[in-house]
Amino acid sequence: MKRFDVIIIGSGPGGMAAAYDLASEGNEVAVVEADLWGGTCPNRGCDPKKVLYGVVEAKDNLAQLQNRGFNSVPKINWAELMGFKETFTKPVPTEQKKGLINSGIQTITGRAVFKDKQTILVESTEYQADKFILATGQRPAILDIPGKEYFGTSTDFLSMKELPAKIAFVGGGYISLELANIANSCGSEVHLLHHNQRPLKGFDEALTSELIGNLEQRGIHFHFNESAETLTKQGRQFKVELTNQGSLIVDRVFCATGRIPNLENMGLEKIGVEYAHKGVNVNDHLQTTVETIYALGDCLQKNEPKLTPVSSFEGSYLAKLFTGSVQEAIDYPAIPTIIFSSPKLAQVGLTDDKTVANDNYEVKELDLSHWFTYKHLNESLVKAKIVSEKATGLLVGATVLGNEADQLINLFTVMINQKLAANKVNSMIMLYPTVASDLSYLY
Ligand SMILES: Cc1cc2nc3c(=O)[nH]c(=O)nc-3n(C[C@H](O)[C@H](O)[C@H](O)COP(=O)(O)OP(=O)(O)OC[C@H]3O[C@@H](n4cnc5c(N)ncnc54)[C@H](O)[C@@H]3O)c2cc1C
Ligand SMILES: NC(=O)c1ccc[n+]([C@@H]2O[C@H](COP(=O)([O-])OP(=O)(O)OC[C@H]3O[C@@H](n4cnc5c(N)ncnc54)[C@H](O)[C@@H]3O)[C@@H](O)[C@H]2O)c1
Repeated sequence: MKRFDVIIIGSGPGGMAAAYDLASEGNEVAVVEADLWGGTCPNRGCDPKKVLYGVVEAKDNLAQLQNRGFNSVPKINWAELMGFKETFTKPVPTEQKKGLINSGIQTITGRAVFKDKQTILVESTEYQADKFILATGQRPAILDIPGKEYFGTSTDFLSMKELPAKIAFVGGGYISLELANIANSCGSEVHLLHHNQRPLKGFDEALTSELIGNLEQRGIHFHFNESAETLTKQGRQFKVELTNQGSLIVDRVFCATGRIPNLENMGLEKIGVEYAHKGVNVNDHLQTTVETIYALGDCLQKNEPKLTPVSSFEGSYLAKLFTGSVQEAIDYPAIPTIIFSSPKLAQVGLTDDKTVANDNYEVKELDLSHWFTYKHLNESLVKAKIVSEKATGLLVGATVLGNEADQLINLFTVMINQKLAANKVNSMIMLYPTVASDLSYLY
């Protein structure tokens, strides 16, 4: 039986980062994958979503410039758009697997189950390693209600051949907001059910309300304090009985009420790896309750957001830890997050209510819609909330709502992580007129 230095279970962005970094340091590495090589992000997550969103963004930009150079808003052709998306997703599994093989990493296809602390079984073949990394990611959680078999998931949405005329999304998080916006922009009637009045809980409440207001104006129907009680099939459509009042008849219903870590039926209990509903328990070195088994990415129980760059960061950290170039606990920088909607909502750093209410911090609320950067594109909804520390003047957090929120928040992320004071930023010459040339006026 072949014994490896490290076996990584899961080939998503986290597992891949660890595998490449460990192999480049001369380790014997194997990666096990049960489904599509490359994991969630490039196959059924960030990348296909961003291809669809790219077309929505282009349409939004044209719509803003009506009678300012454009006289009509083009319609999105869903079938063509899905064809374009497939040019990205189709080659992913083959290319991702080939990349590993070309780097001398052994690829093992199948589902890994632990036999003992040193051995996994994949389709009845045994493999051993000195260390293991669990990088198994998450899958969509499906509400346990009568008719739950009729729910579609984000994976189904991202591979729909035809765009349904009428869609309901259950849940008010990242996935529902982003996919509802895409469907609405492509021409569907969209309903979104959220079980309380506070969707996107981790984002600034006032700017989230502004976003919801804008999406409502664009035609998305929000049903707050509502969820799905039962689903029944009615011919080719579905009836969604709402928990409080009434029902909806729609062509597709998608459940996006959160995601569950892939940890069950892997023999983890038997070997002493502890995990809970939200993920596997690890210490500040990403070590599980079994000394030689580590974990990373979306399958962790953690406070950091479950995102692609966070998984990759953890994969690279583990490679450094295993090769001895780092001994310290993992130290996360400020992590930016974004909703790719119309417009974008993004944030980084300290933006919570407690910080905002704390006298040590200054909070600036800005309406940027009249600034040249946005006005020349006739963008009407651009707002920012910027938090700085009074004593040092350093930026500590920011939320931005607007089409350029991604660019601005990335710049703020650099400033926060590098502790760049305003005078340092002002001492640089930036391209004008761009988002970056506004920096010195923002705080
Ligand atoms: C619709 C959608 C949109 C998203 N958009 C963004 C975005 O815009 N930006 C962003 O940063 N993040 C986004 N995310 C989140 C991002 O995709 C994840 O954070 C990221 O993929 C996590 O990487 P990972 O390596 O931890 O796990 P994953 O990418 O989920 O990979 C885990 C892999 O492990 C495999 N596996 C599981 N169990 C076993 C087993 N027992 N044996 C062998 N293999 C196994 C799985 O098949 C899977 O391939 C999105 C997610 C979704 C669903
Ligand atoms: N742009 C991005 O970075 C991006 C995009 C998509 C997904 N993701 C990742 O995927 C994860 C999962 O996304 P998600 O949207 O499924 O989960 P989520 O946790 O972000 O949101 C789920 C929402 O559903 C609500 N909900 C729970 N039960 C409900 C019920 N019975 N009825 C109605 N609403 C209910 C929750 O209150 C919550 O607001 C994200 O947390 C993120 O890690 C990231």
